[in-house]
Parts: sequence; C-alpha cells; structure tokens
Amino acid sequence: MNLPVLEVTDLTFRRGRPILKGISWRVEAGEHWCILGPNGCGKTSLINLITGYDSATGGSLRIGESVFGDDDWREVRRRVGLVTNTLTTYLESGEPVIDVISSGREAKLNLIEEPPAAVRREAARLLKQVGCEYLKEAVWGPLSQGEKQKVLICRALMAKFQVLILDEPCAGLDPVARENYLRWMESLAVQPDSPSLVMVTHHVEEILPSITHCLLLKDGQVHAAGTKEEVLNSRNLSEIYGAPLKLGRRKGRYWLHLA
Ligand SMILES: Nc1ncnc2c1ncn2[C@@H]1O[C@H](COP(=O)(O)OP(=O)(O)OP(=O)(O)O)[C@@H](O)[C@H]1O
Repeated sequence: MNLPVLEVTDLTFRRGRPILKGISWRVEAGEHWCILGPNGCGKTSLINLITGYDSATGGSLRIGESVFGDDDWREVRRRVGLVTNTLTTYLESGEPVIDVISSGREAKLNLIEEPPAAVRREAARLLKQVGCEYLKEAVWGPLSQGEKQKVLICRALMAKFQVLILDEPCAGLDPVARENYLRWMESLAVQPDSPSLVMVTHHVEEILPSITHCLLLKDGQVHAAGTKEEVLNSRNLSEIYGAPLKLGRRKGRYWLHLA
C-alpha cells in the first residue's frame, strides 16, 4: 500500500476557542497543492501544526511513515520544509548567501562553523540552478525580496524534504519578479525528484499549471478539497470569501474578480 506523503485526520486546534475544527486532508506523492481561504480561516495554524511549531488539540497527523505522537517530532520536521518570510527576520544580515543555503542541510540558522566543501558545492549548484550564480559571494542582508525567496527555497532543497510548504512565496515581489519567480517554481515542480509543494496564497493568478490540487478553507474547516478542476470554481470561491466572485481561466492560469 502506498502511504500518503502527508495526511491529517480530524485535526483540531483550540486557543481559547476552536480555530481548526476537524481538518482531514491527504497529499499523495506527485501532487502539488494550493491552500486558499480568507484572512483568519486557519491556514497558518494548519501549517504550524504540520511543521511541528504548534501542537494539535485533537486528531492525527502523518508525514510519510511518521505519525505525530508516535515518533520523534524533530525527525518528522526533517521531512517537511517551510519557506516563510518569517525566516528572514532570524537570519543575520552579514551571513554569506552560500552559508544561508548550506545551513538548510541540518536545518540550522546562522552557522558558526564553515560548512563542509561538498555542502558548499551543492549550495552553489542550487544557486546556479535558480539563475542566481552572481550571488555566490554575496551576503544575505542587501538581497532583494525575490532573491531572498529564491535563496530560501535553495536552502529548503538542501534538506531533501518530502513536502515543501511555501507560505505566500510571492509576497513583496513586483509583477515581473513574481512572474519570473513563478516560472522558476513551475520548472522546479515538474522535476521528477521535486518534493510535493504546498503553496499558501491569497491570489489565484499564482496557481501554476503544475499545481494539481486545491484545499479551500473556511472558518477552520475544509470547504472543499480535490483537483483544481473539481474545486476551483466561482461558486466555491464565492462561498469561502463570502462575496459574489467570478473565476476566469486562460492558458492554464486563473484570475478572479467581483461579479
Ligand atoms: N496562538 C494563538 N492564540 C490565539 N488565537 C490564535 C492563535 N493562533 C491563531 N489564532 C487565531 O486563529 C485564527 C486563524 O488564524 P490563522 O493565522 O491561522 O489564519 P490565516 O488563515 O493564516 O489568516 P491570514 O490569511 O490573515 O494570514 C485567527 O482568528 C487568529 O487570531
């Protein structure tokens, strides 16, 4: 039997009041997901549970063979990568870019010792792959938002995660940088050894052709989950956002406006 890459079952999370109210969701190998939902519906809370930064109140969570509660959670965390802008605040401005990427191998920040030469070579190879070879002597602080996003993804790829969660990866990018970044993500997603990507976004135009499935959340619950074709439509989006919306599609990309 093939195990899912990620599976949450009846997951609940309370902080004074119920925030996640029984989420069940399954990601199979080879699938790439997008999570959509209005402000405050519980997207970040769900990610924090999956990445082990918070503890669920109830339900179960499986990453590959590891079940939360049965296994050492630090081991589980090695399988799920998170690329979030929050990381940028923890990185020291003078940290060399190659070290930022290399630090992903052990999931550590701000290395004290120089990483081994083989790890640095791998970091440089990834940097070249994302079209940023020119940054190999650079330090973290002065990088542009788009460069930082690419460096953070290189860092996550060093760890060879099974699931890579991208939390609003295009936030702060100008329209051209965003489009270039999305194209690069697309080329990453279609590689046979790509981890399963889970992208959290507020913008349907960022849903790439390689994204196969969508999870729509509303008020701490799953409103719909399935293939893009099944769940991404004007009716579902109007229901989750509580306003009449019209979804358009052209050449595999989407746009949304008030009906
Ligand atoms: N630790 C906590 N203590 C109290 N309330 C919390 C906590 N974490 C989240 N919440 C609340 O839970 C709800 C869901 O928050 P969450 O950040 O998961 O939403 P979100 O879908 O990521 O929103 P956004 O799109 O605005 O980022 C919010 O009402 C938030 O105030």
